[in-house]
Amino acid sequence: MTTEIKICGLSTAEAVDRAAELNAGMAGFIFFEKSPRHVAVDTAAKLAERARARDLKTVAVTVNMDDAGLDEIVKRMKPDWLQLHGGESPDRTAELKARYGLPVMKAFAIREAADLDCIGPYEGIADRFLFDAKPPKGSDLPGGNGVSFDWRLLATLDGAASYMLSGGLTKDNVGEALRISGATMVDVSSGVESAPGVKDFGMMDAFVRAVRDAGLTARSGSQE
Ligand SMILES: O=C(O)c1ccccc1N[C@@H]1O[C@H](COP(=O)(O)O)[C@@H](O)[C@H]1O
Repeated sequence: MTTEIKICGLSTAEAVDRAAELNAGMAGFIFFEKSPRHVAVDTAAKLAERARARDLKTVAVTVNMDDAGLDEIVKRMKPDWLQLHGGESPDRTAELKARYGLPVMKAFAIREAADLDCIGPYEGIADRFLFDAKPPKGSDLPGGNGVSFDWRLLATLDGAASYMLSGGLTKDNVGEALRISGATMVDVSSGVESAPGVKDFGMMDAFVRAVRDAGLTARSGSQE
């Protein structure tokens, strides 16, 4: 099985093209003004059209956004997925799924085992979970902080949960993260950047190669 990869925080046509050439699978666009990756809706609409034409699924990443903001994003960008990266409740998540008819990925900040208990009320509502690390003290960002958590915590999930692993992933640690967690989908943002908000194509290439290599190792390992 090929590990699904989401490259998040894309903001240029060239980065979208590179993600597509690498068969990343998913492209994420950030709507959070304090983020160095924030894109205006107009820009996101153009980039998403380009991504769709290159067979990438597009993800609108939002944080506790109101209906007016979401209406505009959904109407103009036409994302394939909505990522809710704030404190959206199960009711709000269900309401947004019904309002837009889109699959929803709900993000959770993880530091310890008890943090995983939060997913229970979202089961049957969120189409996918996304596990990120808790932001460091003083950070303005709920995600995109380049911080990882203890991947062993995910090994306790029963396998039924569909989730993406994120938080501080890089070419150097993603193989180990996949092996330890058992994740089948990964999400990267700052780990493929040369400076906040600036995607580095060499780092994107190396990250995707590391994910694919980890898959090959796992498969050859299982035949032994
Ligand atoms: O990337 C951002 O700036 C961002 C802002 C607001 C909400 C989410 C954001 N990014 C998400 O953070 C994780 C992990 O990022 P990183 O690889 O540790 O830098 C990822 O899911 C992004 O979608």
